[in-house]
Amino acid sequence: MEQFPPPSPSCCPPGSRGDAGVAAEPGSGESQGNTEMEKDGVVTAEMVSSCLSSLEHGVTGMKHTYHCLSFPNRNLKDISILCNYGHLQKLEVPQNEIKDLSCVSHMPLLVILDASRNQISDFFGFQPPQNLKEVNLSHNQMKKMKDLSAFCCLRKLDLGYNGFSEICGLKHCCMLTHLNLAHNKISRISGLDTLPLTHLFLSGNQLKAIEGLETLKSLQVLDLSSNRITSLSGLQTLRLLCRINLEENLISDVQECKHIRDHYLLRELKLRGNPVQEQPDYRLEVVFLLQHLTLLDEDTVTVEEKVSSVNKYDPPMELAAARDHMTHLVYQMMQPQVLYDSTLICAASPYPMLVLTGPQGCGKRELTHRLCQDLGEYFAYGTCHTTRGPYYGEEEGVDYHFVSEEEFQHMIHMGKFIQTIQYGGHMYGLSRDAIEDVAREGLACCVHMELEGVLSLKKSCFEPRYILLIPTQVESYISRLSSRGLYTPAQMKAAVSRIELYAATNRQHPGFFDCVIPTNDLEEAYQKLRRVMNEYLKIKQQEETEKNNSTSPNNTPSGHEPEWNPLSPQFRPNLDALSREKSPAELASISRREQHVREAIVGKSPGVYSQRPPRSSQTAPLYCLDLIVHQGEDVSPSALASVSTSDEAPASSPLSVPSSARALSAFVDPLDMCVLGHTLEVLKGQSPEAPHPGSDQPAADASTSSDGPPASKVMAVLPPIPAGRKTPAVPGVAPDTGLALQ
Ligand SMILES: Nc1ncnc2c1ncn2[C@@H]1O[C@H](COP(=O)(O)OP(=O)(O)OP(=O)(O)O)[C@@H](O)[C@H]1O
Repeated sequence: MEQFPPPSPSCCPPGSRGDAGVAAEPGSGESQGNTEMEKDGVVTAEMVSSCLSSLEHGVTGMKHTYHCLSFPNRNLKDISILCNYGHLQKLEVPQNEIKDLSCVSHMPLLVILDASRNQISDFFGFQPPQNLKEVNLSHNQMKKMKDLSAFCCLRKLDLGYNGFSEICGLKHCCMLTHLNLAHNKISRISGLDTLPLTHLFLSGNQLKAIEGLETLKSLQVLDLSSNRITSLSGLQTLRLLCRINLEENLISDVQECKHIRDHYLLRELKLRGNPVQEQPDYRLEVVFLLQHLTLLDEDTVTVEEKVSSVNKYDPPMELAAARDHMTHLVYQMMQPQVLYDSTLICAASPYPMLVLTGPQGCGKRELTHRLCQDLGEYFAYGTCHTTRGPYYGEEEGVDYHFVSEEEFQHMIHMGKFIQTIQYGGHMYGLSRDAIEDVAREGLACCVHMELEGVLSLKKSCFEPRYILLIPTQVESYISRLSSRGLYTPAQMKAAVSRIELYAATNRQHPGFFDCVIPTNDLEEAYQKLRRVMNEYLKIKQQEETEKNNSTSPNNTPSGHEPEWNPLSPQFRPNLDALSREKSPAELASISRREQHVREAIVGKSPGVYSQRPPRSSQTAPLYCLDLIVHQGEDVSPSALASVSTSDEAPASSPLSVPSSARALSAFVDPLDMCVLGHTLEVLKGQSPEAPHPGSDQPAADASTSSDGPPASKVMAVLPPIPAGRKTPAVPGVAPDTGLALQ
């Protein structure tokens, strides 16, 4: 922190003095005569002549005069002789015993005055030299400030270490940029609002609040250390601040930094000695709130710290999705029966799903329900869980499963979820059971969700079709939101701002959504959605075939409609069209990986855990865990430890995950890695013969009983998935916002 410079011992440059007859340096004490004279503290003409320097042209230009006089640390008491030196421009008499500065009244040309560390009690007790710019009166005995309007050229004023209890009299110092009032008895900041201050020092006073600074728009350096300040409120408007010292105060909440969050020039902040420092993650939180800092508490803020803090407190969507996926994957691994009992795992045929996504209230929920009703032969609504309370008219199990925060957490720990998000302060999650319920009926699951949910789901083994429903006319979207009467203006604003998020995702990631449908008119949107579904499911052709069949005399007897059964071989391929195309190599790879998982789950091949594939030191935890699951990597506790420690390497990009442990810890309820390690050890230690915990059958039976997944007995009811074809988006759907359609 920049300080006012301490009083210099001497301002006379050696050898600068014009009069070579006086040999002794000022203040050296070498001259016995001088020492004698200084005993009674009265300055004499001889002393003055020995301490003059800077011989320059006088004001008139007719003669030369000395401009500088310096008497530091000479026990001087009486400097009244200086009345005769009216040409002086710089007077330095620090560290003496001077009480009276009235001689300064006779120095009309004086520009710099240093009378620090004396015994002066009379505040500016002299007539104002017109050009006086810098005054240092620190370490004196002044108690009361008075009007300095006559000192209008003052630029730097140091009044530190006095006894002032109130700031006043500076109103007309319209050039004052540096003011030091540190170590006084000031309890309230006042009287500064008209000043063009750039540097203000008020440490060591009795301040409790930051006030009266709002108008100091030029302030760059502020020292408020050693006071009793509890809040940073009052600094919001000081956007040019680049250094703030708030050490030794009473700030206890990191969130106080929000008051200086938009100070883009802020580089240095000192908060040592405040209660806030004791908070865990204090530094990371401050770094997150003040991303422009380069020095916090005198320690350099590293790029790694900045990345970690963002990943922790506002992770990019991709990272949050990766973290979400990893969390559920790990919890599922701790509950192997979840996978074992699943009807959904199948190497060659991913379970068909449809996801409608878009900003809140865009109509996706209505469309999801309607589609499931109209195409009930194909789809059923996948009911998510939420911790928010039901709106009027919502029914348990129909729109959501409404659960408490604790229940939701419990479900996470039990590995129940495929994905979860936090939205609007509530948790939402799609459980494996919700999908299973639909799958057991032989139907495809249709769900609606926000973009973050899509990102997480895309990392899972599910491969739904994603339809983006997007409002392109903001006014009509807002009026639809407000007509619901459910949202606050802030919530509506947030929802509206997310339109661009969806649009940008669509623009920047071609193919991310399978289709985009504008939802300004819900009926129109639904018709488009139906057309897309008809195309995906080849319903038209089928209806025509049916029609032909019914009219053909060679076919079904008239009046006898063929029974509609989506699971019958006749209809299966239609539902399968929802799934994506896979190359034979991909299918073989999936099959291999799932075989490992199956074997691992039933304890058949512990060996697969022991082969650790090479991994870069910067591998993100998500990737590691993907390997664990898909390639049968070693997941012993030590391996997990290595996952978290290897991440300590500097993150390569802002999207990198610095630490898996940290990544998990930021989740709502962190996963206990020890528990995980233990569970996996148990799994690893199971002999191939040992019965699987979730099964009555011997594991050997289970592993040899089929080449299919553990639940392949149930899979029979699911339609096989042929090599599907990605159906292009509805042609002509071109939202007004310029969304790129695929
Ligand atoms: N499992 C999930 N994953 C991700 N997003 C979800 C999930 N379940 C619900 N959502 C989404 O969370 C948002 C908030 O849901 P909520 O039901 O509270 O909103 P809403 O006001 O009724 O709006 P909407 O009509 O879009 O559902 C919605 O956009 C919804 O689609």
